[in-house]
Amino acid sequence: MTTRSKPVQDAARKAYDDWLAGRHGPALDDLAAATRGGDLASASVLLTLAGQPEAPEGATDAARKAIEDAPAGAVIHRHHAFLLASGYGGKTDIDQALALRLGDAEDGDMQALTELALLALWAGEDTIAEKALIRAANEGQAHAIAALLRLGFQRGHVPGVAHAKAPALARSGHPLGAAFEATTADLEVRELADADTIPDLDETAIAAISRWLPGAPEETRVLSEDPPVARAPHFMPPAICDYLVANAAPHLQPARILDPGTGESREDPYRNSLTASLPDGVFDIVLWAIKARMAALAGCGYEQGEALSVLAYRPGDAYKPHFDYMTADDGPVSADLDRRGQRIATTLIRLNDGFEGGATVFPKLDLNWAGAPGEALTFANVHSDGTGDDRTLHSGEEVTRGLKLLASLWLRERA
Ligand SMILES: O=C(O)CCC(=O)C(=O)O
Ligand SMILES: [Fe+2]
Repeated sequence: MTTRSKPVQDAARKAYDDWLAGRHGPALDDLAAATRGGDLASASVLLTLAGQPEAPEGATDAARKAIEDAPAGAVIHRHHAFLLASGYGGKTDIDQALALRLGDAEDGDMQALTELALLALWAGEDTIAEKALIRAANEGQAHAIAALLRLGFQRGHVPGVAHAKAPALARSGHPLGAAFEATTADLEVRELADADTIPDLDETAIAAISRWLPGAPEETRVLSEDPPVARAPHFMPPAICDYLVANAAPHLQPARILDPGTGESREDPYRNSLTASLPDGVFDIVLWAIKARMAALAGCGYEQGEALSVLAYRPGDAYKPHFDYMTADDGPVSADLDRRGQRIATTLIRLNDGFEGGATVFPKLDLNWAGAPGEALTFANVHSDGTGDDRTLHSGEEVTRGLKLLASLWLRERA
């Protein structure tokens, strides 16, 4: 294995070095060739880089074609379904994305089954979702075990497979595994009632997910009319919050800013949380659905979103009062503003509980948002004429105990 995978890793690394040295076209060509040759590391880097503003025209189309030509396999199909759902490098086709993953699930791909089960859960197909999660958990799928445990904590009982596999989840390196294992012992074991009569996750369930996905109207509560601020109390099931956290965890690093004085990137005293910005190369249909629905809640399309971020605040961490709209600098920020327009809106999702402090506070609006796990907050950052609205000043208050996890999406005027 190691002798075969080493040159493959090297291909992605060499192309990335080329990219950093400004050789964008050749880097993408090499990554596309390696992707067609079946190199999975290159496929992921290709999708991430081809979507960057520095990439030459047509880069995303070329990247999508390379994925389509790559030898079929679990990882390539995971990417491919994301490309279809999001419209990356071509047309959006959500039904084709779902059908691709259903085919994979039927071929025994438990990651694909788990993705569909999580979407079914979100769409309200609870029992079909749970039955599918049990099947995937039986095969050892870590996200499925985690989702069953989360559902179990919510209602006080879990199916036997989730109880039995909680220690294995902790050992697998799943970021929530240790915490889950510690609290699982107290849960009653109860099997899914009448499992035989519950349909398998099939075309019918896929059709239900498809009807729901484009952005069913959310139940929202208006917190401020002008500027518009609203919360959506049951925006996302906690099991999907966990899935986002687990996928973001390997990408967490100290938040950085571009220093306006020196032009260099440095850690930021205004924002000492850890941040994971999810690159296109790690996306699947569940992560796509999270970002698409966060955008929809703000009245925007998926393509208006910047990178979907997960912020992790440890005790002492805070995000000091700031505006999310951007200020021109005659440098890189101005160039970005010319390209995509202003940051018109923000959507946040509370991803966990068990911490103290950490409220999102709008001092000029006398608003203080804590929210339960899965609750979203969305607000406009600009006036109706498109200029920055100073009343949207807000902060993430200091966390005094535990860990605060938050999803954050900034939305632009255009793709
Ligand atoms: O952490 C918070 O509560 C605020 C986060 C925030 O302001 C942002 O992501 O723009
Ligand atoms: Fe903010």
